[in-house]
Amino acid sequence: MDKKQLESLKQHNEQLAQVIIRLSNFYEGASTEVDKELKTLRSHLSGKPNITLAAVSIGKLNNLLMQNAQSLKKQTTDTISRLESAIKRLQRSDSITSELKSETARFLSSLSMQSGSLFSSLPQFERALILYQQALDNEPKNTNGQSTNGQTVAEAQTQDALSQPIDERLHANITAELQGLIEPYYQKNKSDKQLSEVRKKLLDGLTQHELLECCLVLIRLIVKDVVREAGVNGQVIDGLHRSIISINQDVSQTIEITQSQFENKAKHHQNLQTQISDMGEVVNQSDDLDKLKSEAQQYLEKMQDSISQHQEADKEEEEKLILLLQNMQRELTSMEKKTQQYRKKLLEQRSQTHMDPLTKIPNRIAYNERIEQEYQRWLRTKAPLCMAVVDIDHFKSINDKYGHAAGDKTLQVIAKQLKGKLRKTDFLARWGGEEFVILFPDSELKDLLAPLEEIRKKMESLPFKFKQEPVTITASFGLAKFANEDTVESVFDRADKHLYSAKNNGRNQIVSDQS
Ligand SMILES: Nc1nc2c(ncn2[C@@H]2O[C@H](COP(=O)(O)OP(=O)(O)OP(=O)(O)O)[C@@H](O)[C@H]2O)c(=O)[nH]1
Repeated sequence: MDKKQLESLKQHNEQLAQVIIRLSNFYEGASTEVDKELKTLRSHLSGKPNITLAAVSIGKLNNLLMQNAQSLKKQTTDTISRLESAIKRLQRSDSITSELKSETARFLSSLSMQSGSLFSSLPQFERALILYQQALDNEPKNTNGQSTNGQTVAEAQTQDALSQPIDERLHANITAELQGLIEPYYQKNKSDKQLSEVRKKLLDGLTQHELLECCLVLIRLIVKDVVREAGVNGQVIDGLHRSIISINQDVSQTIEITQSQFENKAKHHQNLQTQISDMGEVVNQSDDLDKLKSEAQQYLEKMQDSISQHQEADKEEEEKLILLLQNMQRELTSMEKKTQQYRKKLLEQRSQTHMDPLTKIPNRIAYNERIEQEYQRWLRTKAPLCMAVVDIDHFKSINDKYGHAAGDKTLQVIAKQLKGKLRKTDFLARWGGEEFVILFPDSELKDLLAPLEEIRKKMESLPFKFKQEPVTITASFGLAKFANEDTVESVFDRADKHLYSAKNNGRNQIVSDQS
C-alpha cells in the first residue's frame, strides 16, 4: 500500500471513529451494560482512535444490542397477548353491537399476524383504543346513567364514581391540564375543526361528560402522534443499527486484509533474506567466475520471480482494500446524513417540548427543570432567590366578551411585555392558562418590589383595543423568597397564597413575604 492509500485509510478510520462516537449517543440508556460498553467504545475511539480495540468493543456491543432487541421483542409479544385478551373480553360483552363484534374479530385475526416488533405493533394499540371507545359510546345506559351489562363489582364502582360529580377543583385541574396538552396540537393545526372545537369547549368550561369526551379525543390524538413519531424514530435507529453492523464487518475485513498483507510482506522479506544469504555463501565458496556468474543469475531470477509474485498478491489485496474503503465511505456518508437529520429533529423536538406554543416562552416542563437547578444552587450557595406568580385579572371576561382570539392575543402581548422587562438572568415561564411564573436568581425581595411595580403599571397602561373598545388589562402578583427550610413547593405555595391575597384585596397589585 503506498503512502497516499495509507493516509486515506487513516483518514477513513478517524472519520469512522467520529461517526461511531456520535452514533453511540443514540443507544445511551438502552441498558446499563450497553452504556458501559459504549463508554469503553468511546474511549477507544476518542483522541487517536484504536480501531483494533474498537472493533472488539463493537462486536460486544452488537451482541448486547441483539440481546436487547430480543428482550424488547418478548415484552412486545407479552403486551400483544394482553391486548388480545382485553379485546376478547370486549368481544364477549353482551352490550356491543354485532358490527363492533365483527370488527373486533377482524382485529383479533390481524393481531395474530403481528410480527412482534414494537414499532409495527403501536398502530394496533391505537386501533384497540378506538374499539374500546366505540364500545363505550354504544353502551346502553339505564336511567341512572349506569351501563346495563353484567359488570364486576369493581367496574360497577368505577362507573358509579363517574356518575358522581367530580370535585370542582379536580375538574378545573383536569381542564387546565387538557388545555396545556391540546395547545401544541392546536398551534400546529389551527384549521382542524375537531381540535378547535375541543379547545373552545375547554376554554369555555364544560360538563363532566364533555370533559371525558375531550379526554378521549386527546388520548387518541396523542397516541396517533406518538405512534407516528415512534415509527419514524424506530426506522432511523433500525437503519443506523444496520449501517453500524455493515461498517463493523468492513472494518474487520480491512483489519484482516491489512494483517495478512503485513504477514505476507514479512514472509516475502524473510524469503529475500534467505536468498541473499544463500547467494552470499555461494559467492564466498566459489572460485570459478563463470560458475559464480551462472549461480548468481539463477538467484537473481528466483528473487525476481518472488518479487513479481508478491507484487501480484499485493495488488489484489490492495484492490480489495480500495473496494472496502469505498463501501465504508458510502455507508459513512449516508450515516452522517441520517444522524444529522435525526439530531436536528431531536433538537427541534426538545425545544418544542420546552416551549409554550402560544406565547413562545418556556412552559411548565422548562420551569420544572429550571427551578430544580436554581433550588439546588440556592441550597449550595444560599445566594438570594425569589419567585413571583403572576395572574391576569378577570381574564375569563376577555374571552367571554371579545372571544378566544382576543384572549390569545392578550396572553401573547403580556408574555412579550414581561419578557422584555426582565433581566437576562431571570426566568419567565407560562405556568398554565393566564398564569405566569418568574424566577429571580441573585435577587433580594426588597430590590424586586420597585421593578415589579413598574411592570404592573406598564401592563395596566398597555393600549389594548378589542372590537374598537379600549380595554384595560391588569394583573396580580404574589412574590416570595426562598428562606430557611423552604422547598420549591413551599415557596410556590407561599407566592400563590400572596397572589390570592392580591386578588382578594382588589387585584392589580403585588403582595409579597414583606407585605
Ligand atoms: N384565550 C385563551 N384563554 C385561556 C387560555 N388558557 C386559559 N384561558 C382562560 O383563562 C380563564 C381564566 O379564568 P379564571 O381562572 O376564572 O380567572 P379570571 O377570569 O382571570 O379571574 P381572576 O383570576 O379571579 O382575576 C378561563 O376562562 C380559561 O378558559 C388560552 O390559552 N387562551
